[in-house]
Amino acid sequence: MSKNDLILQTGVFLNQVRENTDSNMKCFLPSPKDFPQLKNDTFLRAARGEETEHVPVWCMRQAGRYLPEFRESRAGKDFFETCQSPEACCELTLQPLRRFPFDAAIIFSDILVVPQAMGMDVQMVAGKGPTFPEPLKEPEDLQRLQVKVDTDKELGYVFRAITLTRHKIEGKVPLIGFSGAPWTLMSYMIEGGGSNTHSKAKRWLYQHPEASHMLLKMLTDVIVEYLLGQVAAGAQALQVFESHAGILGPAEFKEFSLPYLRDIACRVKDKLKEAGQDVPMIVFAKDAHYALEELSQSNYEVVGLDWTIDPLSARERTGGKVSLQGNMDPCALYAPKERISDIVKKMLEGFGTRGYIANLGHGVYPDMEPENIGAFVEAVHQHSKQMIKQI
Ligand SMILES: Cc1c2[nH]c(c1CCC(=O)O)Cc1[nH]c(c(CCC(=O)O)c1C)Cc1[nH]c(c(CCC(=O)O)c1C)Cc1[nH]c(c(CCC(=O)O)c1C)C2
Repeated sequence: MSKNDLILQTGVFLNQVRENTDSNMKCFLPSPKDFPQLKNDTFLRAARGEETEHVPVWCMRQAGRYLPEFRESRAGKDFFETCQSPEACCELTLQPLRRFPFDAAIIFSDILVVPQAMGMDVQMVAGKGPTFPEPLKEPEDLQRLQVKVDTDKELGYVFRAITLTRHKIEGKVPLIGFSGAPWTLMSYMIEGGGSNTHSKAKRWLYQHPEASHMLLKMLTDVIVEYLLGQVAAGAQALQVFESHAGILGPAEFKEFSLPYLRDIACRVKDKLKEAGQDVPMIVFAKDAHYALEELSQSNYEVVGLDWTIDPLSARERTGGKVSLQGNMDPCALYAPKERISDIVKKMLEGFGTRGYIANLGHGVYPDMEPENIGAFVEAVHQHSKQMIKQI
């Protein structure tokens, strides 16, 4: 063997050692204790309706394709493999914080990891979005699902991502954990992906109400364990996404969504109370303005709002029972910066500065200018500081 061959082989060997060490990295990941002290708790105080020096702000999908560094990190990598890497999730969660003074971070993951944990195959297809090759078609298909999910085993990668990120965030801002709500997850599991009408999933509600409740209950049980696992791992707040609330009417929402949203909050809170923990919970039921009163009495500290609700009437209808989060139309981020500032000012005047967390009414879109997200954050901070000083 020549000297060059030997050097080459040694190099290959060392790379293999490094790769093996990386794949065993979870052994070296930090544990969920001794977290750095929280320096900015504005978001948590606002969630609890306490006084703050400025209105806290974060954006749904703040870690996303609108950031060139996000596109670079994700390039060529499978979406769900990325979700399964604590290091990758941590990096993607921290990216927006390096650019903007957000008051909270949300762990990079996806709501569809829960159906995966229950035994369903979900793939992220480029240009199409999440796809279930074998969606649920008839009630008998429920037998394919895992009823009792060991969340530590099936979703431990999310918990490890949360623990790592909570350490790496260095107490800058709180870290939000999340889950999809039962109805939204059920609709994906039956539709097999995104849909305009959600008619396949809604057919179940009208043709198979009992099986629908059975599935919603199964999902609720997993979600409760999953959210508790996220808190044990280091999540400091929790958001439940009922993104498909708007395709239900008020009666169907009351029967197939609201009871499960309530059950999740009650069971998570009861368990946390036993452990002496108090973690604010946010419910975001998109387009469910018809259910605002009920949502404000469903045991969540914060109700997230989409942009179809007027801030002042949202305050009136929720009667000061909860903090509110939202709700600038994401498309307002296409406006020039001065206009964004004016829109933010009006929004703050409508909501008031107490018990309020500024956010968009839904996620940031991939074609939005990072600079305009910066302008949104700055406008919230600047205007709210002035308003609070004048009180
Ligand atoms: C950035 C991203 C995510 N998911 C998807 C993407 C884009 C794809 C990519 O980057 O490759 C695919 C991805 N995942 C999903 C979709 C929507 C598909 C559809 O119904 O059309 C897409 C494109 C499903 C999903 N996934 C999520 C929801 C609820 C929020 C909402 O209403 O948008 C939903 C509905 C939650 C979610 N998803 C994600 C986060 C964490 C990042 C952050 O918010 O900063 C969160 C909280 C991350």
